[in-house]
Amino acid sequence: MRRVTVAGHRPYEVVIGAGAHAELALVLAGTARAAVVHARPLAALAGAAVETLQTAGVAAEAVVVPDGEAAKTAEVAAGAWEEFGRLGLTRSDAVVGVGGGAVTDLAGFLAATWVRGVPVVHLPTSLLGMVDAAVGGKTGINTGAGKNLVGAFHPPAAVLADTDVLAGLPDDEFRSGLAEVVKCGFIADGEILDLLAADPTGRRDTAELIERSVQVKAEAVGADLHDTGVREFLNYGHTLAHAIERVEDFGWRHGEAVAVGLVFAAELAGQAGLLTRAEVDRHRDLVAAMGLPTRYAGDWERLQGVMRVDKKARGASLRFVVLDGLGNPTILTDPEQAWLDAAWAAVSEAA
Ligand SMILES: NC(=O)c1ccc[n+]([C@@H]2O[C@H](COP(=O)([O-])OP(=O)(O)OC[C@H]3O[C@@H](n4cnc5c(N)ncnc54)[C@H](O)[C@@H]3O)[C@@H](O)[C@H]2O)c1
Ligand SMILES: O=C(O)C(=O)C[C@@H](O)[C@H](O)[C@H](O)COP(=O)(O)O
Ligand SMILES: [Zn+2]
Repeated sequence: MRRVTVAGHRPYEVVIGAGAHAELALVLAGTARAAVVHARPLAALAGAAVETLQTAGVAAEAVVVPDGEAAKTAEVAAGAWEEFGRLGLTRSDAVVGVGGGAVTDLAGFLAATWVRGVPVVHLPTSLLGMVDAAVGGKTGINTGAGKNLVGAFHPPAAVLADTDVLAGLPDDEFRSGLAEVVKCGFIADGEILDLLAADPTGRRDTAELIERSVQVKAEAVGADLHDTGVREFLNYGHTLAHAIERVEDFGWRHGEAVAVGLVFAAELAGQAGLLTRAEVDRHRDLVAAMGLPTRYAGDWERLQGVMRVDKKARGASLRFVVLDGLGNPTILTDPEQAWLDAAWAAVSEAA
């Protein structure tokens, strides 16, 4: 089993490997009650978690929520809070999130808000959840104005990333997770880029790619849980990505939107003279080789408006994470309009 520790007020482990779910009973030993939040497609896995906990003496019950991005709404959260009340969940109890990033984002938010905070353990079932969403304590739901605009920082007590579960994950969802993996490669770990260049499917080195990505995330989160410094670099590619997701009514996969956002951010850095043409092309070529989108056609005026409600925005300023050379992220505030337009042209033409 591979283990990465995330530092902080209450440090926790991300356990990565085949059979990692077996550690659930150990992690929640002594807990009286647990609400296992999941969506229908992961019912069998969630059922197994409930059974494991019950066998260990924890009164566990499933709480079913909608699948995917439809889970991340105020209405769904309100319904789950009612369920928690019915179960009599108290501060010494726990929430378990079983599913992709959308369900663990919601489960984390429920745990952060119920009685002002109960522990949460995540069992991520998608690649994206394992490398990113379940780690780091960002929880939240969407609003009409944009992505993840309501939420709380609520680090999990543990994350069990069982790689056996990935066998059931559809290929396009696996690829979506690879976008966050390659993001980690560009901002901090060149070995990830080499591994993906050697096998753009990510299937040969999956466990190593997960461990390396979690390590990149753990370092940023351990130093800056509340997203006021180095953690912002994990948002590489996300300013445009979140706007695409909003404009597409959350119908695009997160990782696919991030893939386009990475190429856009690289083009922007190229315009600013921070990346060479070869480095910009390396972004596009690798993202394309992985089978992820590098282009997006849309309403540029509308996207720019939505980008202004990004959480990195400050007042009227637009802020982007860009690279000043591979592996060296920085913040670019209010880039010249001509640079933005040129970067947009590069991702939108012939889309
Ligand atoms: N909190 C964070 O730090 C953070 C980081 C990155 C992304 N996110 C969020 O994560 C979400 C995206 O997560 P995602 O890519 O996992 O998408 P998702 O949660 O929407 O899951 C995608 C689909 O895959 C299915 N699925 C998941 N695991 C499966 C499995 N093992 N077998 C079969 N089907 C499976 C789900 O049921 C769903 O239909 C977005 O909402 C994004 O904003 C959060
Ligand atoms: O954990 C972080 O910090 C990230 O930025 C990771 C992102 O991949 C993730 O999509 C996150 O949810 C985005 O955060 P947000 O604050 O921009 O909503
Ligand atoms: Zn992301």
